[in-house]
This record gives sequence, structure tokens and C-alpha cells, in this order.
Amino acid sequence: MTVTRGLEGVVATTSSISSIIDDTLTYVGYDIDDLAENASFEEVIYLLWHRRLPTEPELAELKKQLSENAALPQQVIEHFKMYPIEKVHPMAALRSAVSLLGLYDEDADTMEPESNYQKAIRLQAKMPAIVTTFARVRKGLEPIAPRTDLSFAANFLYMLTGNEPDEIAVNAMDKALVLHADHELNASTFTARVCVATLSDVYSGVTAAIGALKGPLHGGANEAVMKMLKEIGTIENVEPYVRGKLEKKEKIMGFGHRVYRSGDPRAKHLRAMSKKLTELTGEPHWYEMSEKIESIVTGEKKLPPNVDFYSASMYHSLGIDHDLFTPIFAVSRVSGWLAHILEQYDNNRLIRPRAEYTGPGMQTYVPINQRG
Ligand SMILES: CC(=O)SCCNC(=O)CCNC(=O)[C@H](O)C(C)(C)COP(=O)(O)OP(=O)(O)OC[C@H]1O[C@@H](n2cnc3c(N)ncnc32)[C@H](O)[C@@H]1OP(=O)(O)O
Ligand SMILES: O=C([O-])CC(=O)C(=O)O
Repeated sequence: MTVTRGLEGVVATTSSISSIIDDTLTYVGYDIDDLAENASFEEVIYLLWHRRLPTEPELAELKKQLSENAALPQQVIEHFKMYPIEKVHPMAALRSAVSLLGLYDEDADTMEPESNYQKAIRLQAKMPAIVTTFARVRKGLEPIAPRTDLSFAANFLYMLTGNEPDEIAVNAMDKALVLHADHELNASTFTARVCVATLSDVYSGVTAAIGALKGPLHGGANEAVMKMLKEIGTIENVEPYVRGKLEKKEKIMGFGHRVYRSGDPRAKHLRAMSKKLTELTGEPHWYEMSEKIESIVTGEKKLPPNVDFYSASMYHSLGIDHDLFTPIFAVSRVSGWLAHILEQYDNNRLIRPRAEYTGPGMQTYVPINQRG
């Protein structure tokens, strides 16, 4: 048996959803740079689920379906009011809420492709309301119902604050959602596929994926980046802080990647948005600190920033609570998880690798009264 630690380089499935080849990321063959500049998040959802861009009527229909399914069942809202919500991490709340949604979906365990597609729409549609309702209830505020006349990105910001967001904020959120939507066989997507490959249901697959995204080596890194920026505090402190961490062989969050070698193509879009938004909010130091961290880490370790690094200062500039950064990642990535879940069902085989056993050799059972 050959063990490949962390399954590095192991090709575990075929997929027609997204690809990373020579550090170029494509969704269904469209370069991420092209999509980030030109596509809306709703178009990207359609692309991932149907493997082609929608026509105008198809996009209008998807938007209508997302809008019609955006509100949360009252039971989920009541659930948020039942526990000490201010002590709960929103990713844990999101994980539980998705699982709970499965209890109120009478088709949860129906396996026909059309039923699974309809569940994908319902789940994608409700993710913003889960995150924003949680965010408001924990502050003692009433949840805000989704509006049917706003885009997916605008609705998210509207439900969070109750104010109609301006065009700059909506464009930034929309682009962030496009950039995070899918990423080949990352840890959370693989988790979702392993789960549903047992022929478990869509809600189980997404719940499992949220659990995997939560960790700081994956989606949780964006919140950790903001924590680091706050800890550093000033531009003067960047150099001693970062060099000190590197000397102690500690990781700098938001840097490094299992697949990219010369850099994550999404980072430049987030860097540009971070620069623009931090200037507009009169807090350019968040960007300036980030840029300085990048120059030290890339200089010392040759590790470029990943998608989580500049998204932190960008979301901060939109006035978003720092522990909501990873849930926002999930609001976008659920589109990719759902595409992969449907693809897995389409051509399923149980995913079950092997482990090389390293424990003791064959032993004889000793009755408990004879053990020393
Ligand atoms: C959406 C996403 O999931 S993007 C990734 C988000 N995660 C982060 O930003 C957390 C910080 N980054 C990391 O922990 C890693 O780079 C990962 C998890 C992304 C990739 O991990 P792996 O491919 O397993 O790389 P691994 O952790 O083995 O690192 C290889 C070497 O680079 C170093 N390294 C990797 N990332 C970093 C980092 N962020 N800071 C400092 N050193 C690092 C490791 O210490 C190791 O050094 P060594 O060979 O001297 O021991
Ligand atoms: O692909 C990965 O390993 C992590 C990542 O960048 C993502 O999920 O967006």
C-alpha cells in the first residue's frame, strides 16, 4: 500500500464542473477572470448546474425560483431563538439550520433527479436568509424578509442590514459570490461527494460540507485573516509580527494552497476590491497592512495569497461581522456543492479508500479480570 498524505495529487473522480490546470481556474471551461468581470452569481449557479450559460428566459426563471424559495420556515427562525445564540459560531448555526431544513422538507429522501434539482434550488435560495436571520436574531433584531425585486447579492446585504445596498456594495458582493462558487475537489466538496455517494440525501451532503468548510485550513481562514489583521493593528507592526510567526514556523492565514503553485487567480480580484472598498470607507490601512503582509510572505516563503486573504478586508469594508465571512463563503459555495452532489448521484459509486494499518499485530483477547 502506498499512502499519499492528505491525498495530495490523488485524482478521486471525474467531473465536468470546474477545473484547475496550470493555475488557471475555469467553471465549465469559462475562465474565472472572464466570469468575475462579466457574469452574475445567478448565471454562475445556472452554469454549474446545467454546464452551460443560461438564455435570458432561463436566467429569469432561475431568479424567480430562487426568489420564491428564499424565505425561511418559521420553525428555523424559532430555532435560532431557542439557544444561547450569542455564544454560537454562525457556521455551527448554519450547519444545524441546513440539517433542520431537511426535517421540514417532505421530499428530503426522494432520490429522483428532478426532486434533487428542486431541493438544490430550495437550499441555494435559503442560504442567505439563514445567515442573515442568525446575524440579526443574535443582536436582538427582527429578521428581514427577502425582496423579490433584488438580485441574490443585493438581497443578502438587504436582509443583513434592512437597508437597500448601493451599487458598489452589490457589485462587490456579487463578484465575491462568483469567485467562491466552485473549486474542483476541495475538502468541503469532497466531503459532500463522499457523503452522498452512500446515497444519503442532499441535506446530509450539504450539512457535512459546511462542517468541512468551517475549519481554518479551509473556508475558516478568511475569519482568521481578519483576526490576524486586528492583532497586528498597525502597519509598523506587520514586519515584526509576520517575521516572528515565520521564524516560529507558524502559518500565516490566507497564504498557501494545495493545488496552486504560482498563485490563486481569484486573489487579484479580491485584492482590487479590497483596495477600492477600504479607500472608500476611509480605512485604507487594512489594505495597506494586507499588501505588506503579502510582500513579506511571498518574499520569504514564496507562498502567494489564496482566496481567503483579501476577501477578509473586503468583507470588513462592507460592514460585515467577521464571523460571518465563512458563512458567506458557504452561501456561494453551496452552488458548487450542489452541482457536485447532483453529478455524484448521476454516476454514483461508493467512495471508500483504504488505510494502511499501523497498530499492534495480532493479539489474543484477555478477560478483564486477568488484565494487569
Ligand atoms: C478556500 C481555501 O481553503 S484556501 C486555503 C485556506 N487556508 C489557509 O489560508 C490556511 C493557511 N494555509 C495552509 O495551512 C496551507 O497552505 C494549506 C492548508 C492551504 C495547504 O496545505 P498543504 O498543501 O497541506 O501544505 P502544508 O501545510 O503541508 O505546507 C507545505 C509547507 O509550506 C508551509 N506553509 C504552507 N502554508 C503556509 C502558510 N500559510 N504560512 C506559512 N507557511 C506555510 C508549511 O509550513 C510547510 O512547510 P515545511 O515544508 O517547511 O514544513
Ligand atoms: O481548493 C482548495 O483546496 C481550497 C480552495 O481554494 C477552495 O475551496 O476554494
